[in-house]
Amino acid sequence: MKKIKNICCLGAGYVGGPTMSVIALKCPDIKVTVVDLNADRIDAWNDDNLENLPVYEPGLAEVVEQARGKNLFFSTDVDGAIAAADMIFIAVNTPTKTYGEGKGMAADLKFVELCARQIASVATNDKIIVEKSTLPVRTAETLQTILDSNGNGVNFEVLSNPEFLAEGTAIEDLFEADRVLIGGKQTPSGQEAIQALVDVYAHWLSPSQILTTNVWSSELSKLTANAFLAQRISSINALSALCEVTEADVDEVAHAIGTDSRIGPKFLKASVGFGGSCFQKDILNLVYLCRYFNLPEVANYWEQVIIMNDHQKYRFAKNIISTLFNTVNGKKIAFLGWAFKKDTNDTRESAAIYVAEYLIEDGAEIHVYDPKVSATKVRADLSYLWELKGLTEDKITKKLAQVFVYDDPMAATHNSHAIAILTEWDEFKTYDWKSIYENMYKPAFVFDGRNILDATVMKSIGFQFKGIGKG
Ligand SMILES: NC(=O)c1ccc[n+]([C@@H]2O[C@H](COP(=O)([O-])OP(=O)(O)OC[C@H]3O[C@@H](n4cnc5c(N)ncnc54)[C@H](O)[C@@H]3O)[C@@H](O)[C@H]2O)c1
Ligand SMILES: O=c1ccn([C@@H]2O[C@H](COP(=O)(O)OP(=O)(O)O[C@H]3O[C@H](CO)[C@@H](O)[C@H](O)[C@H]3O)[C@@H](O)[C@H]2O)c(=O)[nH]1
Repeated sequence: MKKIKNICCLGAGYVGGPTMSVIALKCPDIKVTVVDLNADRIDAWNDDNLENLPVYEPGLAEVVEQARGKNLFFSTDVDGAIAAADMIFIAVNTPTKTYGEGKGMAADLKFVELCARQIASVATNDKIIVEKSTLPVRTAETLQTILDSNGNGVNFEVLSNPEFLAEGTAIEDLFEADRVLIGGKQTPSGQEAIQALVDVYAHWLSPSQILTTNVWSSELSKLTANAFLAQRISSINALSALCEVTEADVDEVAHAIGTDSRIGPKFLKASVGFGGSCFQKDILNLVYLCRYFNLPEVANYWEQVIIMNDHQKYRFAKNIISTLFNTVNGKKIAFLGWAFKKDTNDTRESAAIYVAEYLIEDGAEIHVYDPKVSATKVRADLSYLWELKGLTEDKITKKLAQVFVYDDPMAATHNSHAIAILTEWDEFKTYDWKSIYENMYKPAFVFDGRNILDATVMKSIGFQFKGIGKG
């Protein structure tokens, strides 16, 4: 049985970085090299000051500190790392296509394909290739075809090993995974490759936490897991709208249904809408696949999860405008939070971006504070959205003049007409809301897009307070 001694990971992002750091920590007998084309990112992973790591995750800096330089390395030498490895993880980005066939729906596999081509051209000995990126079902077939065209007699075994970590809890999720999933070919060499990867995870997980399946089930399970999780959020968010007009309380409803053990309590938190780099992208990809395989009813069913999520973001923004006497033109709206959830610096597809865009369109000034997101990032997020919509550089610059970013929440909220809570950062609950109230225009509005503040307390201070799904 092959024993893995040298692992390489292509992609040092939110998945490659934390996942490989944990593998290195838990498997001191394996050398792990994480490579990336982005030299700045690699420099940041190698920074002596652990506060400068490119990914913020609770517990990550401690893991990197223990393993880096011992058996964990970050490098831009992609060819060297590929050549030396017996097992190669592909953890590169697979965003929604922004061009051509499948634009706006299909996963863009160009980065994955480039990895396969590079591995094929560099490899001189047999290797196990592990799909860590989230991929459409049957991608392993494409990878195998590209790899096998290498023509120099190297044998490649392709495994699917999707990642289920959530940002903000990545280290916890990796240390104590509900399960890891490994899909491989049902051939002797396929089974041997599966076992080699099982042995890596067995350094710290029990056999009952390691599931093995065929490749296609593994690839499809990843998209399915995200579709089910996102569907729960869209379901409770859909009902939050009904709660608001019937005086039911969405948190009470969620608790009442979540105590049914068949439903369960998790992922029933009504919000301004889900964000993050995965849910929307993966469901769009699923919808695209269903249409591709001529299953329109199935495609339409899952697409509704996205439609409802877009509606929730829009509904939140529209509610701010209508409550502020039908216009936010020239008004200062403070945003507490820009990240797509707490405990991460990631802003991809954050609801904040879309709510801001809608309010800016109505003439609002947006004053943002997020404990982990920089001004550059906030501006880049909005610019990227407007570029995709085809706005000219001039127009973008004009709109960006309506955006202000602070590193102090008091400054962001000072003299504002309304505060919108976009991310559920714990620190927001500890603020001196009385003095924030005193420094705002009256009536002072708070729109709690995460239902983290106590409505009774906020109203007793004097705020006009609106939560999600509250009558
Ligand atoms: N972010 C998450 O929480 C999460 C969780 C589970 C699965 N996933 C999936 O994992 C994959 C990676 O996601 P991410 O969030 O880490 O993306 P990311 O954008 O943070 O990182 C991807 C990295 O790959 C690098 N890269 C691209 N092409 C490369 C190449 N040819 N060689 C070397 N490096 C290359 C990029 O420069 C980038 O740094 C995606 O498919 C995503 O759907 C993400
Ligand atoms: O009850 C809930 C739970 C989550 N959210 C929002 O949903 C989004 C996604 O949250 P979460 O799933 O916790 O974070 P991600 O990092 O996007 O993780 C998801 O996407 C990853 C990438 O595929 C998967 O690996 C994870 O298993 C899956 O949870 C965030 O905006 C959350 O605020 C809610 O609004 N209500």
